[in-house]
Amino acid sequence: MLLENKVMLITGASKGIGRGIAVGAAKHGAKIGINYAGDDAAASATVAEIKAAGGEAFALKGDVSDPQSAKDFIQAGVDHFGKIDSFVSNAGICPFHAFLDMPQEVLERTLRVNLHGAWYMSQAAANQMVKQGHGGTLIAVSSISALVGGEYQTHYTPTKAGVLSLMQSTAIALGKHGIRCNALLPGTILTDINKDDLADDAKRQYMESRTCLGRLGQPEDMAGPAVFLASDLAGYVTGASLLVDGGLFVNLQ
Ligand SMILES: NC(=O)C1=CN([C@@H]2O[C@H](COP(=O)(O)OP(=O)(O)OC[C@H]3O[C@@H](n4cnc5c(N)ncnc54)[C@H](OP(=O)(O)O)[C@@H]3O)[C@@H](O)[C@H]2O)C=CC1
Ligand SMILES: C[C@H](O)[C@@H]1OC(=O)[C@H](O)[C@@H]1O
Repeated sequence: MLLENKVMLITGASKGIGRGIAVGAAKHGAKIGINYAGDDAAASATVAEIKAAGGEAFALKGDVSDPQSAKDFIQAGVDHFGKIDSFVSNAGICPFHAFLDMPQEVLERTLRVNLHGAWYMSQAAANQMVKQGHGGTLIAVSSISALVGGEYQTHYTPTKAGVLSLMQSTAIALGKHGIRCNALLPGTILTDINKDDLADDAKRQYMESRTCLGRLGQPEDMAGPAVFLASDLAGYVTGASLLVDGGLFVNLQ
């Protein structure tokens, strides 16, 4: 149990990677708070799964692009559990679209949710941790897409590079408060965000073949790396990024 007596809040955890991290961290003893945008049933199911396994959890709906949501989520964490030890900024969208005719609203919504949302949430969590006075950890779910591009992701990949950069700069700003800040860089993980894109069998098989391990990731694959970064095992790890991609990035030929 690496996270006993720790409180972890996670954005975008009704499903997908956020849910995988929430359930995995709860198995390691963390008390969990989840944020989500609109899928009440999925959020309730995540909370129920954690409680059924003997853990503690709550869910709060809120749009991460609204700065007030960050304040509300942090306050809810304090109200439920009295403190926050670890904050995972995970919520994100990736509406695949071509570059040349990108609607302005698709671009701006992607920036607001993925980058502004991570920024507001990380700042609110950090302020709470500084107030508590015993350090903490910020983790941002960036992406392999912070390092490489995507033809239909010209609005998305800059947000993932931005989130990686956010963790590097907050590591500097918050080290003096004992707050460690790190980024997780998933490769391709099978979730709703890419269900339509990977419905194309040829594309899915191609993406699988690009990994060294011969398979795409599952949300559960993200739990161990997140638990490690949140735990005292990673006590000297800050400003770092951890690729969790089954060897996709290194596999040039
Ligand atoms: N899947 C992949 O291959 C990869 C994903 N990532 C990143 O991982 C993160 C999670 O993605 P993934 O699990 O795949 O996606 P999913 O679509 O499976 O889950 C997205 C989650 O984010 C929530 N969400 C979406 N918009 C908002 C918002 N405005 N405010 C609050 N919550 C919101 C959703 O809530 P609700 O259910 O209520 O809609 C849901 O809980 C994203 O940041 C993504 O960029 C990075 C690399 C690879
Ligand atoms: C949504 C995509 O399948 C996924 O998102 C990322 O960040 C990865 O790079 C994949 O492209």
